[in-house]
Amino acid sequence: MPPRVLISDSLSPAAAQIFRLRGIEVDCEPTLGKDSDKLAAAIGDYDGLAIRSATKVTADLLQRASRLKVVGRAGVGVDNVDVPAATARGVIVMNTPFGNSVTAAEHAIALMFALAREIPAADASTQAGKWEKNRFMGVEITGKTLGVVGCGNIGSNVAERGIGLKMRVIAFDPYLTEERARTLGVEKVELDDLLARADFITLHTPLTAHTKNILSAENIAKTKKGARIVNCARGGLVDEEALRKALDDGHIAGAAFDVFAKEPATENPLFGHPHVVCTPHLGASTSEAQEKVALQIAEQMSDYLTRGAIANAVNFPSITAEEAPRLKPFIELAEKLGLFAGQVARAGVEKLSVVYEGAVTLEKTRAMTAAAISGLLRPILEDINAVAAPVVAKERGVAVEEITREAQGDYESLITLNALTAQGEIRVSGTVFHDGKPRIIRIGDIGVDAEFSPSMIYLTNEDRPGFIGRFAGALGDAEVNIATFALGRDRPGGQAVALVAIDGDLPARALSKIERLPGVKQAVTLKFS
Ligand SMILES: NC(=O)c1ccc[n+]([C@@H]2O[C@H](COP(=O)([O-])OP(=O)(O)OC[C@H]3O[C@@H](n4cnc5c(N)ncnc54)[C@H](O)[C@@H]3O)[C@@H](O)[C@H]2O)c1
Ligand SMILES: O=C(O)CC[C@@H](O)C(=O)O
Repeated sequence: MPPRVLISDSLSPAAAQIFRLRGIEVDCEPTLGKDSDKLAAAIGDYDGLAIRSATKVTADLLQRASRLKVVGRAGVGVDNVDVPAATARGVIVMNTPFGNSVTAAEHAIALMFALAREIPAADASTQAGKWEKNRFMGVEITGKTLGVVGCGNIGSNVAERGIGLKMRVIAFDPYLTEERARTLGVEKVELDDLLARADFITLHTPLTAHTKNILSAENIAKTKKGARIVNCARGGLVDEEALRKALDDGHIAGAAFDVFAKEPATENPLFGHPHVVCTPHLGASTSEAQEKVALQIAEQMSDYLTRGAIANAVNFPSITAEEAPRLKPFIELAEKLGLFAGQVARAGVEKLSVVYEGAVTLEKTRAMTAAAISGLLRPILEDINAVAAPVVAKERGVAVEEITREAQGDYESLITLNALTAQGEIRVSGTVFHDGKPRIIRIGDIGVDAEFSPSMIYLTNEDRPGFIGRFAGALGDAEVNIATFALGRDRPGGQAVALVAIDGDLPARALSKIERLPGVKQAVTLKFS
């Protein structure tokens, strides 16, 4: 059955076209995102959900989304998606971080000009038949200081345009390196310095716990008298009540807002002030940007749904379409080693170390570690997948560490899992041969060579003559057919392990009979499907 995608917001038709070209069934319901009940009733039929900002992907919605694998946001901000809830359910959330950056930067610049020359008010007055030439006295922006708060994709586009307009550009962004600042031609400053010096302040950060009300009453009071403020990033970055007061007092000369603390903004403290310019969240609204983000999100979602490639996910490492086939067998290996450890463990795992050796260290080890954790937890949490696994492990107090080192043995690539439990350590290693099939090659210190089969028995026993005959007899009595048999031991007469692939399931009675065979220390049935 081909994957199915729902487009629940108004996206360029380019998106649906791409989905269809990529063999994906697509339903376009551009207003469904605004009706949470109808959306909740429909979402169970879809593998992918493509949205803009009207659809709210809440934990409740996700609970109804039993098939959902990916939410694609045609835009930057994913604040309308409950990302932790999506992650906990194993749903990838991806966005298009660059598709609308130029368009949003142009809107910020347009708002700055609108403020500097009072264009909206002058337009309204002129079209009302008044010729109020003396009412509107603007300011030049040339030679003025532009303070950019948040110098990422959009902020740096704004900075470059500000420099092009002969402004002096200063930027506050704790993550902006001095080198990047130099390349851009901006001066990196602290926030207080920016507030004190900027004639125009333009905000370009996401809304986070650190940036909420970054322009608080206190910080607005630190701005230069006569400063003008542009917010084309997110509502909530500015204390709107405090800004209104500063506008009324004349401390702030003007404000241009595209985004508001509450959207849709039908009323707002800033509305009605003569020096306020507002647009209804139009920062990304150009035909070019909408075409780009729709194309990009449809490509990214299709790549994930059809090839397992992950780009621009906010809750999982990226895996390119080229990497995906190379990584796939190692992800499968890591997951199966995790499944082995999870099924063999007799007590809860407290710590998992995943050790990568050789060529595999050059691949996306985080994705493999996530798969290993998901395998480890699957015996107790059936539905878990690699997206949710790292978070679930953290919640359950399982410490996870990842170690990479050069190849130390005969294998080009080796993955070893050490799972520490209150009852000891389970150590298992595996590799992928050129046939692309993952296999176990060591358990503890004992070498074996076994492919994974859907149904297996893992035995640890004393290496004694006659044991294998008795074991095979027990299986024969239960009418269980052996498919393959892999043996290993530390020394003659020492500790031995066996990994036995069988056809079908091992009845419980046969397992207890095997457990009672002389010399058996542990017998565990394993599932690897
Ligand atoms: N109005 C619109 O329609 C529209 C369109 C596109 C994007 N946006 C919004 O614009 C904002 C910026 O988008 P972007 O693509 O440039 O994102 P980005 O991730 O490329 O850049 C954000 C920058 O903010 C910086 N930052 C983070 N925390 C900070 C802090 N506490 N103080 C200062 N800087 C901080 C980051 O280091 C980063 O450089 C986002 O909120 C996005 O949702 C709005
Ligand atoms: O989709 C939109 O119109 C707004 C998008 C914008 O807020 C974003 O974060 O990309």
